[in-house]
Amino acid sequence: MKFSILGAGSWGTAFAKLLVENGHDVLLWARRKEVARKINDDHKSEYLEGIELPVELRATTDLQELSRFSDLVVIAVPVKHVRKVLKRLWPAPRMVLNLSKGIDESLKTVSQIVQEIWPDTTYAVLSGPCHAIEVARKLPTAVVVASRNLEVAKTLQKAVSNSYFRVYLSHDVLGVEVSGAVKNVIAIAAGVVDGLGGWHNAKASLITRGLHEMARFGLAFGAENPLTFMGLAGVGDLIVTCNSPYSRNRYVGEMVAKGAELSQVLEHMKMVAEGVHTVGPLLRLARDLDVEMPICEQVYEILFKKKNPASSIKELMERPLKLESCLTAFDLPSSL
Ligand SMILES: NC(=O)C1=CN([C@@H]2O[C@H](COP(=O)(O)OP(=O)(O)OC[C@H]3O[C@@H](n4cnc5c(N)ncnc54)[C@H](O)[C@@H]3O)[C@@H](O)[C@H]2O)C=CC1
Ligand SMILES: O=C(CO)COP(=O)(O)O
Repeated sequence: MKFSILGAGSWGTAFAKLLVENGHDVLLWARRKEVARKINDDHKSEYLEGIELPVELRATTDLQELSRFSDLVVIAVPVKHVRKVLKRLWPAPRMVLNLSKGIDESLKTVSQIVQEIWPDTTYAVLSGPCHAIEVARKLPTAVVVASRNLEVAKTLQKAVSNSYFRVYLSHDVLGVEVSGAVKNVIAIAAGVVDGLGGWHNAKASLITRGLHEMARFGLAFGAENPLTFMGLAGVGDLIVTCNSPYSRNRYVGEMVAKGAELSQVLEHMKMVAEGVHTVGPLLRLARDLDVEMPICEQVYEILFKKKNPASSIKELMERPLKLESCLTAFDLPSSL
């Protein structure tokens, strides 16, 4: 198969490498000339240290060349730039496979942005615990591909899977997208706990209660299946992002809790921390849908209102006591 990949950051490049290793023809779009040159001439990327890229992998900075190359477009740019980049692509591709995780300022996930711009394009999303550097090192990884069109999802599953990358199928596009968006915000909260002192009990509780927030929001937003949140895109990605040393979202939380200014942390990071951009739109949606997201609220306060992180943890601990029930369908009667 032929794949046109938008975004030569860490994940777009690692995914391109995997596809070439699986025998596909791949063209990668980089925003910066130097990034494309390094891929084409040196077979290296500044985003994937120590990784040798396949000589067959080619990069371009020309979006029209990318459009002509294949009608199957992979999205791997930060979500806040997706709409603007897609609007520069012509003609509309036949199929999109999205790798990006977040909600943009128009309060939309990537499937909703694609649907708005290209209503006739078939959409699939790939998500799960998949730090780019580990995939580039060919370390065992399992993810899920979701599409409303299961035949398309099956074709992609076959094309992308290999001995170190195992792909499961799902029909629940919004459930998978919400999982990826919310886990980045919860990972910032987990980083805050790391920055305050690495409290293990607190972090496990945040991850678990964060999963509840993800599921509550996701079902109100239109996810099809509560079990999506118990899968690779949900709890799987939450575990890796909240705990791994590679997570940029976790890192932002840790630095801010240690007293750094958010603007300075972001300035010194070469890569994107999507949770920072998702938390505002996510909370606006949650308010519209009347869904409580206390952990995400505290992340917003810490990042954008300079709230003391220790006060945030205290406030979460002092919320009214209640049942642990998670999803409306499984709630006990309110009399209990
Ligand atoms: N890196 C990872 O391990 C994983 C990343 N993702 C998701 O993939 C998406 C892309 O992230 P990364 O590859 O990590 O990015 P990155 O942070 O490694 O690189 C930044 C990318 O964004 C592009 N970019 C920056 N400003 C832009 C603009 N104004 N217009 C267009 N493109 C611009 C850069 O050219 C580069 O391709 C994100 O949504 C992320 O959450 C998903 C799974 C794993
Ligand atoms: O989505 C990811 C791993 O699955 C990457 O997480 P970070 O963006 O926090 O590094």
